[in-house]
Amino acid sequence: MLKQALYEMEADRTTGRMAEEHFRARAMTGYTMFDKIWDQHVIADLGEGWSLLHVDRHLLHELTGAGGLDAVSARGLAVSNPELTYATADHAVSSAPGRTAATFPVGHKLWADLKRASGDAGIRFFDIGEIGHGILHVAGPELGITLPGLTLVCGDSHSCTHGGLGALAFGIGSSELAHVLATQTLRQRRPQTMRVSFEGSMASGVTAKDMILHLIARIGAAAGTGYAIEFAGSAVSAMDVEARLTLCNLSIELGAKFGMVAPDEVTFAYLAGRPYAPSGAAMEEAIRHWRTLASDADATFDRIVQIDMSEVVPTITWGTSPEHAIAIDAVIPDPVEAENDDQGKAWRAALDYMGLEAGRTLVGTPVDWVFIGSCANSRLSDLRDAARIVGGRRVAEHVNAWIVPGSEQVKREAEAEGLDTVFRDAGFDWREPGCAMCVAANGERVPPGMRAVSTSNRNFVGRQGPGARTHLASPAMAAAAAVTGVITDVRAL
Ligand SMILES: CC(C)[C@H](C(=O)O)[C@@H](O)C(=O)O
Ligand code: SF4
Repeated sequence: MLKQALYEMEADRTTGRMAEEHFRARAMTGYTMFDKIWDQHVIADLGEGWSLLHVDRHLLHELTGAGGLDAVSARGLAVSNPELTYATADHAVSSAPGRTAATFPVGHKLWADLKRASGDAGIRFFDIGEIGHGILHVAGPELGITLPGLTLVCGDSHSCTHGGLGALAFGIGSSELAHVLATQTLRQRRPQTMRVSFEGSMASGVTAKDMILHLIARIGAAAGTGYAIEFAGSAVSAMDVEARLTLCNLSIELGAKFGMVAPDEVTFAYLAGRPYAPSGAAMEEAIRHWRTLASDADATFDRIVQIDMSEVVPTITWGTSPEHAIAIDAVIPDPVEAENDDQGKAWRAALDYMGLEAGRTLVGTPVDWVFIGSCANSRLSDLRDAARIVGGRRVAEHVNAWIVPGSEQVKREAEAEGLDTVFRDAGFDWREPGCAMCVAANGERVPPGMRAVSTSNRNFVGRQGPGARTHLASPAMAAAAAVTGVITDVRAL
């Protein structure tokens, strides 16, 4: 015990020293975007790399929101800034059309508790069926609650998604959540910085999802631990905001709490007219500030990764970690070729769980389920990508295929374009917004032993239900699997 405690103290000191050295090195060069935003939010320097930060936006969901609010009132405290906090129910709401309290009572209770606790605290709660309801990481950006240069936290690891708009956004735990509610501040340790540049243009069939899966496979699911990642390069500049949100969404699958893209004209155009974004003169002033946030040309990063876009093709996972990703036409790796024993063991276990053999491609593997949804890929552009593949085709006889729009707004916009008809005519289920089968917290599961192609971000053992076998891919690849009934190279359609 003592040894462990001493070890942790030493580790703390080392990281503190590293942070200080980093700070000194940085002082002599330009600033990264991350450092600029961080520094603008420091209320107090707590030493050894720790700071007390101001929190500009706080999002609550029903798994932990009511608990946090109740913890604050139990201590006789009030919510410090209810006007900076927004709540909705996403994880445990049923996605069944015509859902009622009886569809999933456990989720209904969580929804009711959060609604009550938010109301008591004066926090805006976006209720089911109104604009603003949906997966928090879809709704926040689309409402303009998420803005460049702000700190945003949420009791959810995929909060890094919001970095796609240039926010310093990250997931927090339950005790941190209560601290933020009570004080609107948070104690954090400054991470190191990493720049990942994607240079070149996207080849046919390639999306942001393929790029991030490719990156995770290339540098490993732990490579981002302790880092804030800035995604840059010509391929990222050329992306629309929704693709940038997808890219940043999977930062946590690299171990990085933060993923960001510098705000630019594309960002400003996206935000214009959003209900919670500034307007008029305030917007002009905000844009002037946002233009100063990009990393300086001479900024130094602790790690730099370059990806040449010519190496990125449609990508899919074969195993039980997002790093188990391969090019759609590559063969499943053989555990005997693993870098070390641990990796070999992990690969063997993954192949066993997934019911796959090394040495062949995934193409042609029969699938049972297709799930298009989640905060990784459930925005309008994702549904359009999928609809382009689906149009005029039918879902294979043996496949259950679901579309779960990320938010009420996405759902309404998709319906206005007739995308729901494209999907329904093909045999898809057109569902109500929420996390749904991404994490199965609402009881919607891929049955044991069944194989799913999913546009979500995690393929862990049991993630989509006990025994469920998940292949992560882009919406177009998922749509291709739905209509062919097998894992398919989308470029062949
Ligand atoms: C359940 C929730 C808190 C969790 C998270 O933190 O990410 C979930 O959203 C996930 O994707 O695994
Ligand atoms: S959609 Fe999935 S990954 Fe995103 S917040 Fe919900 S459960 Fe987590």
